[in-house]
Amino acid sequence: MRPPHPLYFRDLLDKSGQASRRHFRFAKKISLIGISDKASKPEKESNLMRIGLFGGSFDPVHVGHLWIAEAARETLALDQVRWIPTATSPLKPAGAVASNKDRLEMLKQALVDNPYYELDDREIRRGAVSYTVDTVAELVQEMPDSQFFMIIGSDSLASFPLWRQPQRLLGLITPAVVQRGGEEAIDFSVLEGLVERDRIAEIASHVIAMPVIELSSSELRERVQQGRSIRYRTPRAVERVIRQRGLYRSPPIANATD
Ligand SMILES: Nc1ncnc2c1ncn2[C@@H]1O[C@H](COP(=O)(O)OP(=O)(O)OP(=O)(O)O)[C@@H](O)[C@H]1O
Ligand SMILES: O=C(O)c1ccc[n+]([C@@H]2O[C@H](COP(=O)([O-])O)[C@@H](O)[C@H]2O)c1
Repeated sequence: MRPPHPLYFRDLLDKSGQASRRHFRFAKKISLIGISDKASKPEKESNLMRIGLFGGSFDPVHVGHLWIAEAARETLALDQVRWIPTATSPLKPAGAVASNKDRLEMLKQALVDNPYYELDDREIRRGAVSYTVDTVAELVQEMPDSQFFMIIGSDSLASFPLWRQPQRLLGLITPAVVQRGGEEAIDFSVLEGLVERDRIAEIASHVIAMPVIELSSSELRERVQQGRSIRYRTPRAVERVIRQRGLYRSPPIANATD
């Protein structure tokens, strides 16, 4: 029988108001040595909880995002993928088109049936520009028994030197870069000067392979605005939220909030 997922224990303990680190560690141990996933997952090297952080505007979330998260979970043997919608992405200052509330609802609907996925709305609660280093520093402090990976596209890696405090960020988290099939080898030389060669080699060993999915949130927004189909490009439940709330019908007005 498949033992319960570690998060099951955490939720249970949280709900009963009796959460303790010791219990949670014990629960993790049972689950990890519990034999279950060995056939489908790479071996874990330690008992640290492996958490992938996946940030983006998700305006709206689409199947490309879901594919990335699943490929990352499998490749890196993650215990959890934490989806973190931005308030405003630092390099997309125009802001999202849908409101924070609507983007959160779409994500909630998209993630609902996957126990490995967690929706983390801290950047939206914090507001203003969402710098990853602030978010990661917070999480590292909150969850000291975890090892964090930052799931990013190769386009994001290319802009990495422009990010806030990239060196500090690389000391806190390992980027796991998505490589789409057919794409040229990822150029990790952008990290030179920020970290040592050994660390670059380690980061390069965490590449997540996935097929090319020619899809973006911009394309979905454009399709909705033109009255075209978005079926199979996003989960049905997300499509429903878009339709019921009348999202993306009119030309974009930047900086939508709550
Ligand atoms: N089809 C895709 N294949 C691989 N990576 C993707 C794909 N779509 C988005 N990503 C990656 O997912 C992360 C979050 O993306 P984001 O929410 O900004 O979506 P987007 O589709 O790129 O949005 P937009 O079209 O509004 O710029 C980014 O790191 C981005 O590179
Ligand atoms: O911290 C930064 O300076 C920074 C700069 C660019 C992008 N990011 C993060 O990268 C993730 C994807 O960004 P984007 O622009 O594709 O929405 C999202 O979580 C952003 O907060 C972070």
